[in-house]
Amino acid sequence: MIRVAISGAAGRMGRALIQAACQYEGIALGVASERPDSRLIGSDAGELAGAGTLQIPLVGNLREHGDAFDLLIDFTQPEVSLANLALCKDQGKAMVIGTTGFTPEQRQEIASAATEIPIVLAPNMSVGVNLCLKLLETAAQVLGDEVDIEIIEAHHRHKVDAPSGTALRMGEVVAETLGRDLNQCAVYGRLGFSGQRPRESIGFSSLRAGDIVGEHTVMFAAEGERVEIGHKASSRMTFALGAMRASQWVSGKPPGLYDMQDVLGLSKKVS
Ligand SMILES: NC(=O)c1ccc[n+]([C@@H]2O[C@H](COP(=O)([O-])OP(=O)(O)OC[C@H]3O[C@@H](n4cnc5c(N)ncnc54)[C@H](O)[C@@H]3O)[C@@H](O)[C@H]2O)c1
Ligand SMILES: O=C(O)C1=N[C@H](C(=O)O)CCC1
Repeated sequence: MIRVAISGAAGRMGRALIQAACQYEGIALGVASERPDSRLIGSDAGELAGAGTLQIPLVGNLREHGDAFDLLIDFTQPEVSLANLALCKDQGKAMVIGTTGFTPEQRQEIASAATEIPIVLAPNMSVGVNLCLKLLETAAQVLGDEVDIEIIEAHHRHKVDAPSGTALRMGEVVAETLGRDLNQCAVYGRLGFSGQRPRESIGFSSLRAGDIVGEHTVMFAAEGERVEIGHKASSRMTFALGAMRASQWVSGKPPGLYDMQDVLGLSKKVS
C-alpha cells in the first residue's frame, strides 16, 4: 500500500485527489495539508472532499508528518511546490507534481532535485491529453511547415496562470517536432496592428470563464483545409485518477524526472 500525502487538500484539485485516493486500489491517504493559516486546519479531509469521515485531520506543516506518508502529491502553486520539493528531498520521498506556472529556473530546480528522488512532473495528468500530445507529434510531422499553428485553451475563472501548462507543453511538442525554438516563435495573444502572421509562429490564446474544467485545441490551418486536435475535460477526477496512476508507477523507481508519457508508456526516451 502506498501512503500518499496530498498538499493543497482543500483546493479544487486537492478535494478530487482525496476522493481518488479513497477509491484507488493500492493507495491510501496518509496526510492532507493546507496553508498553515487556513481555517480548515484540523477538519477531516474525507468530510471536506465529500468522501466520508477518514479520521485524517488537515495539517499545516507537512514536515512534522513525514512518518505518515511515502509519496507527496502536489497540486498547489509554484512556491508551495518548491517548498514541498525541499521537504521530499530532505526526507527521501517520491513526488508527483501537477502544479503549473513554473518559471524556467523553478523547472531547473525540480530537475536538479530529481537527481536525488523520483519525480513525476506533468501539467496534465489525463490520459486523453497525453494521447493528444502523441497525435500532435504525428500531425506536426505530416503537416510540417505548410500550416499555421494556433493553440487555444479555456479554463475556469479562478485559474491564475496563462497560457495553461498543457497549452505550453502542446506548443513545446509541436515546436520540438518542427525543429523550432518555442521561445523564438511563440506569440501570446494579438492586439492592434499585429501585422501579417509569420508562418513559423505558434500562437496561444487563453480564455477564462465560469467553471470550465479545461479545454485545449491545436489548430493546423492550411489554404483549403484545417486539422484540429482537441481535448475537453469535464471532471477533475480525470486529472486526479491520473495522479494516482502516476503515484503507483513512480513508487520504487530510481531518482529521475518523469512525465505522464513515461507513466503511460508513450515516451520516446530510452530508459
Ligand atoms: N497536472 C494536472 O493534471 C492539473 C490539473 C488541474 C490543475 N492543475 C494545476 O494544479 C494547481 C492547483 O489547481 P487548483 O485548481 O486545485 O487550485 P486551488 O487554488 O483550488 O488549490 C490550491 C490549494 O493549495 C493551497 N495551499 C496554498 N498554500 C499552501 C501550503 N503552504 N501548503 C498546503 N496547501 C497550500 C491553497 O489554499 C488551495 O487550497 C494549479 O497550478 C493548476 O494549474 C494541474
Ligand atoms: O484547472 C487548472 O488550473 C488546470 N490546469 C492545468 C494546466 O494549466 O494545463 C491542466 C488543466 C486544469
